Amino acid sequence: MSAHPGARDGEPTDGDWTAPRATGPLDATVVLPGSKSLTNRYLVLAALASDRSRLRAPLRSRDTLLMAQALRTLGVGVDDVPSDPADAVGGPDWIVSPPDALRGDVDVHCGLAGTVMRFLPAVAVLADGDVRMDGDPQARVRPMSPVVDALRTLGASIDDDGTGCLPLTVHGAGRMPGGSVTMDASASSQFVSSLLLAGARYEQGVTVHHDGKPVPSQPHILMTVEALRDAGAVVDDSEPNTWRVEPSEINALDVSVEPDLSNAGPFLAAALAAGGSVRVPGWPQHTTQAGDLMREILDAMGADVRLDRTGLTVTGGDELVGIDIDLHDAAELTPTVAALAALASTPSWLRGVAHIRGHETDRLAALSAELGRLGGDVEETDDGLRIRPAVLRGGRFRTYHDHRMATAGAILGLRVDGVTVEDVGTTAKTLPDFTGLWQGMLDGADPSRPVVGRDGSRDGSHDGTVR
Ligand SMILES: O=C(O)C1=C[C@@H](OP(=O)(O)O)[C@@H](O)[C@H](O)C1
Ligand SMILES: C=C(OP(=O)(O)O)C(=O)O
Repeated sequence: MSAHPGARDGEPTDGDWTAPRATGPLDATVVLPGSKSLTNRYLVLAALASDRSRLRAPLRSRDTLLMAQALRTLGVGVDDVPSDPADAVGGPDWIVSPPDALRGDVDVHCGLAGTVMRFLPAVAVLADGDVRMDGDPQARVRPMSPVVDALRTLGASIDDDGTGCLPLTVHGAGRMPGGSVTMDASASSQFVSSLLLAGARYEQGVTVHHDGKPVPSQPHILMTVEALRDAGAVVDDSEPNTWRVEPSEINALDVSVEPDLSNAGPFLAAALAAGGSVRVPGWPQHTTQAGDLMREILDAMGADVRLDRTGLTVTGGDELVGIDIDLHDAAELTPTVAALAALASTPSWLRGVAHIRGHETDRLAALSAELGRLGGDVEETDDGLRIRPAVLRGGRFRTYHDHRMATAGAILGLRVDGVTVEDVGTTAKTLPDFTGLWQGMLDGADPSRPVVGRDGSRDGSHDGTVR
């Protein structure tokens, strides 16, 4: 990593990273740590369970360590124990020991983690006293009010500063009536997941009705429902936009966390950007992770994609073409797909993701600005991006505290000289040692063979239409 202390805004600063160019087609196997979304769901359910749980190969990254620490603050035991060798990817397992009662009069730090700031208020209402929640400065603008208002309707007392965002204080009463609530979850599926995850522990359970524009990232709600069912909860999701969790105990879990498929995205995209093959072992045959959509996306953009019992292999060829896709269900993939689209030889249209303006940063504005800074031809629409072929140049790719902006910059750097990624350490939000894994992937490149589109040029042969 190159450091340039003392530089001004727009100049390289400490934490900048020169994204490595691919020196030839890739030939790499990348072992990805566990899923953020699964790890944080299992942690919450285990904290509310009737007995000790074991999480095998959990993700240890900023978002999940914040969740673990928040739960410890509430009196939950989250302890390392040696893992089975077969599960060793994430280091030791976690044993989660729920307390008799969740502790109040505590402070919880959410960082910039949507899963922590949205899931924990629904747990905190069960604590014996106040739970004060805050996060990074950027977290204070992420939408929260639908979940806060819903919890109030269900019987909770919560103070916020009137903005409907962090910071807030949940006045835990040691119990929660629960019942039925209508909310607008069009800004985040996490609002629904939050209420469902804790709802079995509410006296009347919980019924959530969504009323508003379509709920984004729906696979994440199915992930919540499946995790609840794995823990013995009774969930009815048979009606569109309505979810019911019956009041019940939550059973202890013994679960292996799948690899994070959204974090796999940039590595798989690298095979298409640089040519050659990237394998991700342990890719699940059945999953609720939205990142599984990468298989379809990479295939449509020109890759050969093969899933078998050993994992997923993506092979890039001569072709990297644009894509026309509604990413509403897999919104967190947008930065990865946008980076590939900027390298493609035909135009792309990414749509249906207006709500990602409320992710770690306004991702549509950030992608448009940063791809544009490198010479990309990008048009920001209300709910997406139109990206047309252009010759890219090097420059500083700003990341806005957004891990997926940083990994998008890394993809571009494979094919474009002189791309510097600002604050690459932000990738630790969901992926420890991103730069080490990335370099490891590139070390398998074959320098005797050319990288696809090595000079960063475009063939100019597209007809201007979006596929
Ligand atoms: O519940 C979860 O684990 C997540 C839900 C999604 O949030 P949105 O519904 O806000 O997109 C996703 O983008 C985020 O990365 C993780
Ligand atoms: C949107 C994301 O995160 P969060 O869980 O903080 O919402 C993401 O990881 O892309």
